[in-house]
Amino acid sequence: MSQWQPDSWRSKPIQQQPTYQDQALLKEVEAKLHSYPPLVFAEETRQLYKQLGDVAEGRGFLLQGGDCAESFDEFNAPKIRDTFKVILQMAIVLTFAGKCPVTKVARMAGQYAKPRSADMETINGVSLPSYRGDIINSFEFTEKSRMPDPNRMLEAYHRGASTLNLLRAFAQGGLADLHQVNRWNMTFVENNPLRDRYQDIANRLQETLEFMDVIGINNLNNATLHETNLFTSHEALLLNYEQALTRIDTLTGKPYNCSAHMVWIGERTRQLDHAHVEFFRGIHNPIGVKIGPTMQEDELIKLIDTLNPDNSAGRLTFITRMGADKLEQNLPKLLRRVKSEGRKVVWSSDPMHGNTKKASSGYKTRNFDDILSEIKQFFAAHAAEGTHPGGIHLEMTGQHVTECTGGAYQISDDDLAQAYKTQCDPRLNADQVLEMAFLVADHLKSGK
Ligand SMILES: O=C[C@H](O)[C@H](O)COP(=O)(O)O
Ligand SMILES: C=C(OP(=O)(O)O)C(=O)O
Repeated sequence: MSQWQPDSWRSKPIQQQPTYQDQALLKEVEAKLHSYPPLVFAEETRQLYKQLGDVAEGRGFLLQGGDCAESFDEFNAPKIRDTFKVILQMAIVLTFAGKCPVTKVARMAGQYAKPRSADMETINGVSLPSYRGDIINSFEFTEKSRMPDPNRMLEAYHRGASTLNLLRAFAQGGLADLHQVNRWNMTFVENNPLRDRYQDIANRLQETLEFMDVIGINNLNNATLHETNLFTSHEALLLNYEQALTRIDTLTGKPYNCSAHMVWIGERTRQLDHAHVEFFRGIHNPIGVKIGPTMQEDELIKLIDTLNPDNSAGRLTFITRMGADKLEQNLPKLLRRVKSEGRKVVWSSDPMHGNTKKASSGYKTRNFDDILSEIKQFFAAHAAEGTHPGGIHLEMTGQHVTECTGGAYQISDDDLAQAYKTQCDPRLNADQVLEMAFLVADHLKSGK
């Protein structure tokens, strides 16, 4: 294998990239980004690596979720706060009801680039380049907006930095204190049909905290009770941006992609001899790869050979997104082969991307039951193969959108128009996410 460099991906074939007209401007932006401070510190990514190592060994669960595509327009504190809250709330359900330590990774602070099925979008006979995420072009359907603009990378960097800043403040500045979480949880789920079930967990948590107060554990200024760790992640699709934020860590002398703690390769760009695999093999972050139903056993092993040659637990997460109707046929053989070769990976389920449909009302949607069916089959396949169902990866929001059908509120095709806000794929809303958390917790518990 030839020597890796931060830019060695540039000599490989690459897919799903924008064509920038102004190459001089592109170079200028890349140089500017390269001179900016990193967004995350390599040591933090090593903490996540370690936690994921535990998950790979069967001692934890990965909860990864957030927007399909973060949007420059909907960039505000309440939105960031609500997604933060819903992730924490899910984590509490999974930890208490599922009795399992949970590693929380947000699809936030950089989830700005989208691979698309088609290069062009046609509306009323007019064809323009597809929207590829706010880091590349704008959602508005005009020629000017759809033109890829390198300056948007700088914008994404600054928004990512502000988002991360607020997430860190929430995580360490009191909002994530378990005493607090317990208080805001109840108002947050007030109208949720699962309120009683949630109340039960909240009561148990309250009792535990009171007990710890009585015996003096809470006085020990235990950070576990007052703070949380929330890591960031995104699909590292736009390699110009990712390379510009790749730095040599001063402590270890190794290259880290400091745009996020964890980055993943999408289903459409995971070809073995292409640019994304080349870039990812050299960075030392924990990484993910999306795995769709066409993946074959030999190819998967080659991917592991390239991306995790040392078989280090925590380095590699396979995020399977098969589709509820294809999982049974395609996942078990992959689990079997990886297990038989003793390869250490985290298996996580993305039940969203294989279950996208067009609603009768014309909206792109996903049905709650299909999503749940994929998750159930994921757990069943792992139980049958004796492997660890290590996590879930959801497109979700803390807002009350109507983008996915079904769930306890029975959102129908006709309801979708009420609050359909996503710029790309449909997300589970706050209620649907909580419902999902309880169902996943039941599976986690029964698997013990
Ligand atoms: O999030 C994933 C992809 O970007 C998305 O599913 C692509 O959507 P499209 O098929 O509408 O291009
Ligand atoms: C594009 C995505 O998924 P996939 O690569 O699995 O289609 C995504 O998670 O945003």
